[in-house]
Amino acid sequence: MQLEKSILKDNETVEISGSKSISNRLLILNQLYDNLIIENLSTSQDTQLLQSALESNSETIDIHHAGTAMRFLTSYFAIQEGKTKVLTGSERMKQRPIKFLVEALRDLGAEISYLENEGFPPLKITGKKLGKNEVSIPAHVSSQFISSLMLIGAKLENGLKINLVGEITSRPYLEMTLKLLRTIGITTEWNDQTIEIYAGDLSQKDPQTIKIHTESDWSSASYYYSLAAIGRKSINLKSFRPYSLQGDSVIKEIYWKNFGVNTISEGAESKISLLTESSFILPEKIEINMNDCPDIAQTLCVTATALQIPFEITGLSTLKVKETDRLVALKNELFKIGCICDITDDSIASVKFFEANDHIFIETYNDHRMAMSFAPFCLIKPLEIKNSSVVEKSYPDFWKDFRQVLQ
Ligand SMILES: O=C(O)C1=C[C@@H](OP(=O)(O)O)[C@@H](O)[C@H](O)C1
Ligand SMILES: C=C(OP(=O)(O)O)C(=O)O
Repeated sequence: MQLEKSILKDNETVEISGSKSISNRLLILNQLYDNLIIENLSTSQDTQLLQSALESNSETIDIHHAGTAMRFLTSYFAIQEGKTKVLTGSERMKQRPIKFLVEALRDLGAEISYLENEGFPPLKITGKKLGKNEVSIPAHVSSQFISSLMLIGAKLENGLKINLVGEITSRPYLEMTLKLLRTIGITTEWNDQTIEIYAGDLSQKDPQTIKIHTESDWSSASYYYSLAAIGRKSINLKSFRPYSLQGDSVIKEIYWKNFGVNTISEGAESKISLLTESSFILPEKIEINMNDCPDIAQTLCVTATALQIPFEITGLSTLKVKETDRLVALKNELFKIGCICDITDDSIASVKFFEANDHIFIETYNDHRMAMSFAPFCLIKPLEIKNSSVVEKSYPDFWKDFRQVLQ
């Protein structure tokens, strides 16, 4: 995708589809309880893959590179009594960890085996009734493991008590799961390092259907915050609410504090306006821990580089095991747009900015967020984005919407 050097239009409106994370949770819950009408479902490929997987009768399910789908289906299939499934994915998925989830499910009585490498997909899962109701799981590798257990918890005979061991990563995603469970009528408790999901077969107890309007995707919205911050103009986004279940809605605070992008909510249409303060004085340095919102770290790195604000982002240990090693990918590609960075196992910091050359060619490493986070740099210089269709994973309409806000 060739992006000319562009100017941001002022006050253009974009509508992004429903949150991928919320949609994927709701699809699993609806499959378990059959009591939901889901509105504004995400159009992401990950959500479509999960939906097809849930509808499929095939023994082998290929989930490609959809991490939440892989992790959520592992628990879901583990409790489908009498059914055997092979759950596989892309080459990258076969390198993304799943061991702690498999071990937790096995502790509960599940029958799961590895078909290639120990600790990684593909998995062979033979659905069974899980007899136990308490399990411990390390919480620092992926919150998706824990959400996966939480989603099936109320279906176990005696519910599920999950003891979280060690540091908890991506915490807001656990809060999202908890809140959605409560919305559909499941009783939950979270005290310190213990999450309890109480048993309850809602489909028998309360057959009433619940209509849920999925709020739009805040991780996708982050690219418009970046555009507004770099282009110093306003953008409107539809279908967002001031109080969100998504941890990535913290982008509002991050971009207000560091870039003067003010988010104004207009209740009636669930519209938000990103108004950029022209008199805002940019900070001398950005220091932030993004353990709660790892998916918007790439967005922030590119905005800060475009505005040449030194940055130091910590709390990023999970970036190594996402669609690519995002820390390495960021270091390589930020260099091309004029930023030398230092990375560690869980952080990235700018060391020096310099004038990038005029032929910028961004590699995307099969990572949708590499493509989308670097795109706003076209407000500074023209750039070419390799394999631009990777955006489909979370935001298939990205290029159409992105071009709409550019002159
Ligand atoms: O539960 C979810 O919907 C997600 C949790 C996060 O993953 P980790 O918990 O692995 O960091 C996030 O990065 C991912 O995009 C979506
Ligand atoms: C990490 C992501 O997704 P997943 O883990 O679900 O593949 C993401 O969307 O940035």
